[in-house]
Amino acid sequence: MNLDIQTILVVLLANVWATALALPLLMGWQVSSAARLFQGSMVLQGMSWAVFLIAPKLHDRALTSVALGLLALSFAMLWSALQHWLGPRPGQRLMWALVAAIPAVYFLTYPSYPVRVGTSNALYALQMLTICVALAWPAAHIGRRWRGLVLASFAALMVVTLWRGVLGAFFTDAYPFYRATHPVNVAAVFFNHVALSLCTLGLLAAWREEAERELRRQAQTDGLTGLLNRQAFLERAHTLLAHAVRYDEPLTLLMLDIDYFKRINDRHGHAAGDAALQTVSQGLRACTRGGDLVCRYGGEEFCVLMSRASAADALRFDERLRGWLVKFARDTGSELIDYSAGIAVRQPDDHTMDALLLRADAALYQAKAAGRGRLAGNTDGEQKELSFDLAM
Ligand SMILES: Nc1nc2c(ncn2[C@@H]2O[C@H](COP(=O)(O)OP(=O)(O)OP(=O)(O)O)[C@@H](O)[C@H]2O)c(=O)[nH]1
Repeated sequence: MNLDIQTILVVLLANVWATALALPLLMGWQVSSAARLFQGSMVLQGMSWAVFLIAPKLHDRALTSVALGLLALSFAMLWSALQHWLGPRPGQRLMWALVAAIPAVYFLTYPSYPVRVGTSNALYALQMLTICVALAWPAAHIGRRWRGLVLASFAALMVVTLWRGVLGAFFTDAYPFYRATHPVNVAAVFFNHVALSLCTLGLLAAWREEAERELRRQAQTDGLTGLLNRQAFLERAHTLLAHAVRYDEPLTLLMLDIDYFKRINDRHGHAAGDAALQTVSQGLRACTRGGDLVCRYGGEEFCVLMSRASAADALRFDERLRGWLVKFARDTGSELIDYSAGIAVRQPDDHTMDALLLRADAALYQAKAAGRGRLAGNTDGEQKELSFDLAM
């Protein structure tokens, strides 16, 4: 194949820059950290190819070292984007050490062609391997397809890069220069073009998947407190109830409502009211066990559904939460937030959440009517003022 490598490199440069500029236009400026790292890595790659092309005409040793450093940094940014999308990946120190080592080693070994070509390509291949490992490392239910696409691109690039390094280090006569029309150079620019397109497609899919996850999260949570919203709570609560019925396990619902909340708003403003809601949700998070469902049911009302929990467990939870709020008020010097609560324990004929919610709501009303700042509930289907025996 008679290909003019210089021309293909210029086309690659145009392609990288077109992609780097198109990404923010397409994705917008308000994007997640991962998406921003992905966009940044493309810009760095464009800068690196531009410096590569002008290096021989100016100061080859220094400028090529800079170009190599920029490319290594662009790979490290891409790797960081993967961390954001997929969770912690192995090789963080290695990745950043390579960003420093690649240009430094190239600059220092510049006088020896076999050493500089061999080492720099070997170190790049190591960077690409780290990216491949990051993509292959388990990440539950996250984009198998786009990960496969990007992994295949980087694996191909890694093979070509290693091939180049081995030729440069051990078969120097057979490998003149990265701009020479040599099969390994043709393969390198070919794979760079293909990898650029496939990686861009793959990483756009990663970004879209992230946006979908975020939308799902927003649809399920309350914006102010970060707790589940009522709808998401009810959906999950039905599953917990069905499980409790199936295995005949205890299940207890606690509904709580902040006392005199309107007064907080009226006296200290809406922002203070919002802060009180956030404090209560913080306390709820701190005092519940893993597996319990906590939600902002509406306004200043919250629900906690405790699986495998009896009325006595709910009572202990209520004590923990009240203690937490007292400590919070003491530590921060703020006004104590008090609440009333009603509980309902699952009865054998409770097959939907409606019955439990009705009973917890009635008990909450009872607690308010009895003077607030207390817990009320029923354990046997009959409404009565709560006087739990902790030993039951
Ligand atoms: N700051 C703030 N206030 C809210 C929010 N949602 C509801 N509210 C206010 O909460 C107040 C609830 O008032 P009430 O239902 O009278 O309840 P309360 O003052 O706690 O009285 P009791 O429940 O009887 O003790 C209303 O003033 C609502 O405007 C919110 O997200 N933020």
